[in-house]
Amino acid sequence: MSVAIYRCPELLVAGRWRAGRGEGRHVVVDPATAEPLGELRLASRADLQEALDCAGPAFEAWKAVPAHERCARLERGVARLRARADDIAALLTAEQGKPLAEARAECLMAADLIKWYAEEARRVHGRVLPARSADARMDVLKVPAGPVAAFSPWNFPLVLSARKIGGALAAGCSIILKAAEETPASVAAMVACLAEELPEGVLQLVYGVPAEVSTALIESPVIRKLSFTGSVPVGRHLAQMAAAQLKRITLELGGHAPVIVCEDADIESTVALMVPHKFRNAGQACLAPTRFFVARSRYADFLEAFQAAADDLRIGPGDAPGTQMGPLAQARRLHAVQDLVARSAACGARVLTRAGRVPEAGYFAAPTLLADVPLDAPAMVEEPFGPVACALPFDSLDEAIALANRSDYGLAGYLFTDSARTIQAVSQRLEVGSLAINGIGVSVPEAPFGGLKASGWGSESGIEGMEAFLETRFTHYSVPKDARRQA
Ligand SMILES: NC(=O)C1=CN([C@@H]2O[C@H](COP(=O)(O)OP(=O)(O)OC[C@H]3O[C@@H](n4cnc5c(N)ncnc54)[C@H](O)[C@@H]3O)[C@@H](O)[C@H]2O)C=CC1
Ligand SMILES: O=Cc1ccc(S(=O)(=O)O)cc1
Repeated sequence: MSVAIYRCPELLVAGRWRAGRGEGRHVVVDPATAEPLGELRLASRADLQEALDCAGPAFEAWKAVPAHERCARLERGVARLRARADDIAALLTAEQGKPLAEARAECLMAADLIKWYAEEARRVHGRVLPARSADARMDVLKVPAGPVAAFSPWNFPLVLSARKIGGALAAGCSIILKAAEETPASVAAMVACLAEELPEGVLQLVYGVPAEVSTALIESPVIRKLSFTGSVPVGRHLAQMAAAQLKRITLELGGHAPVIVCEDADIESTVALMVPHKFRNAGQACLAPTRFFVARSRYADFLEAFQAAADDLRIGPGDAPGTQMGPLAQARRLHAVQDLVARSAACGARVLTRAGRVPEAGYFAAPTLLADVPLDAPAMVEEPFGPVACALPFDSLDEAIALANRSDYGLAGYLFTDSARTIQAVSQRLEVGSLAINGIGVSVPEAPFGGLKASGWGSESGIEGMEAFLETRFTHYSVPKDARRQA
């Protein structure tokens, strides 16, 4: 994208778009060229305090808006988001690097997520329990949790922000979102679509020094609920801060998804599904299929087909026609991926990749398959968060399941087989929050998405995702004697 049409956004605080007043600036870079796109002015402590001062009254006002009206307002915002999908996709590609078609699909997925939450707002309900006496009433109510602080990352800035914004607003909460400084303009454009329909301060957007922002928001008594998507170390740190404040936190911390390819799987169609899914967003996805465990009799065929399909991918700038895989989002990701491959090769992994095929400028890495990867090699243990897949053969289903579960992560998993017995065994024993069988559908708006083990706490999307922004309240109502007499 031309630098001329990219503009770093301002913060949205107390209903006004204005530049951050902090001293810090973040230089936003085009990952396809490594050239700067603009300078983002970061929030000061006073900016954050202003957002916090507004979030409490905004919450009181928003929770009083009937659910049908909340739904209607969100749906109007979603319509605007859909109408602006092309413009927002261009911003996303410029600052994040993913191909335009993926950026547009992400924008529409974000719209779908918010639309689903908006509809769900009308279905939040409590229950009436049988009272223990005739003159009493016992109600269980679902009430919005309060002002939310949410932190979203740079890999899927729209989708991963939409999960938090949609759930919070539909539940009746106000929200202060700190989105990633690396990808600020696409999220600001989405927020602008929604904020037009909302009372002042219900949805606020800040950018800042991440640790300063999270400390200020988490420690403020105004904030009642937290939600974070990002790395395990940062998630652990925020969880500790949340615990000190006794605040609820939802954490989505990534994965290292296993793929079990059984003897009866069709290798051609498995590879046709897995290669685009693996290399979507240059592999920078928490649900990316990464550790391929393949029945030994099919292993050689699998390696050959996977490598051929990966080598065929057209790599280039996200806005170039026909690009199928863009650059990594930052220089630090490129270095991390190169380092992971080198360390894994040093441990004995075979590196299968077509060298010398990526553009020289920018943060491009070639799609890489690591074969025969030793179990203690770094790529088997660490989330690559890049275009790197590992493969290893297995001899029995028990072995495949044990290999798959040999990870601290437990987010998404994939299985390819036609056997009902295998499907049942893997469904019961694979330690993942989301399992796709003969497909890739681990994340849809109406289903919960969340991880086991180090992959996080709680779920986003689905009714479980909505629940995360609600509190449960019990009311035991004894009808006063006077009122009983009047009745
Ligand atoms: N689950 C997911 O979708 C994501 C997972 N990751 C994981 O993190 C790894 C490293 O990515 P980096 O961006 O270099 O990691 P990082 O750990 O520095 O940052 C991850 C995210 O957390 C935010 N962050 C950092 N410190 C924070 C703080 N004190 N308070 C609030 N937010 C804070 C950052 O702005 C970023 O969006 C990736 O390789 C991947 O494994 C990263 C982004 C998204
Ligand atoms: O990185 C996490 C992630 C990425 C993409 C999606 S979705 O497929 O667009 O829903 C979900 C989670």
